[in-house]
Amino acid sequence: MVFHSVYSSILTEYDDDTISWIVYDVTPFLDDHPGGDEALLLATEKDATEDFETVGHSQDAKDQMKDYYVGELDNNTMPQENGYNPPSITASASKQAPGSSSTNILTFVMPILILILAFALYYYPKKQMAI
Ligand code: HEM
Repeated sequence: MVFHSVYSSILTEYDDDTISWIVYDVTPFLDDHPGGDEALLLATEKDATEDFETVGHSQDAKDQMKDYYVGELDNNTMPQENGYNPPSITASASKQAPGSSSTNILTFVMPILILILAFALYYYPKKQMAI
């Protein structure tokens, strides 16, 4: 049995894989839950089965769940989480644009040229004055 939950609702999964989630709204039970409201709230909006099972709830507790039963959700209708898919590089996009390699060289060479020019302009007039 797997718990899942939405806000103060808790969903449990049927053991058989075909059906998906049983939804429980535990909101009215928050104040009365022997384990405290915090335990319930921490079990919402996630798969809470393990939380529920770990406590080792009694059969009474399991029977009590039907009082909070809301309905069922079909897994197939649940939105799927999609991981990030980086855009694939198409053959045309992977081709270098014309002139792009010379642009790369310029990016590297230009600062050096500017530096050499700056030194030249700084030292050349001094050299002239010394003569
Ligand atoms: C509709 C769902 C739930 C129902 C009806 C329910 C019911 C109960 C009941 C009747 C008890 C008293 C002990 C017993 O009879 O087993 C209990 C205890 C407890 N429950 Fe829940 N519970 C629910 C969900 C949860 C969840 C999701 C958690 C998450 C951890 C949780 C944590 C606890 C804890 C910590 C205790 C105290 C155990 C102890 O002190 O021995 N319960 N619950």
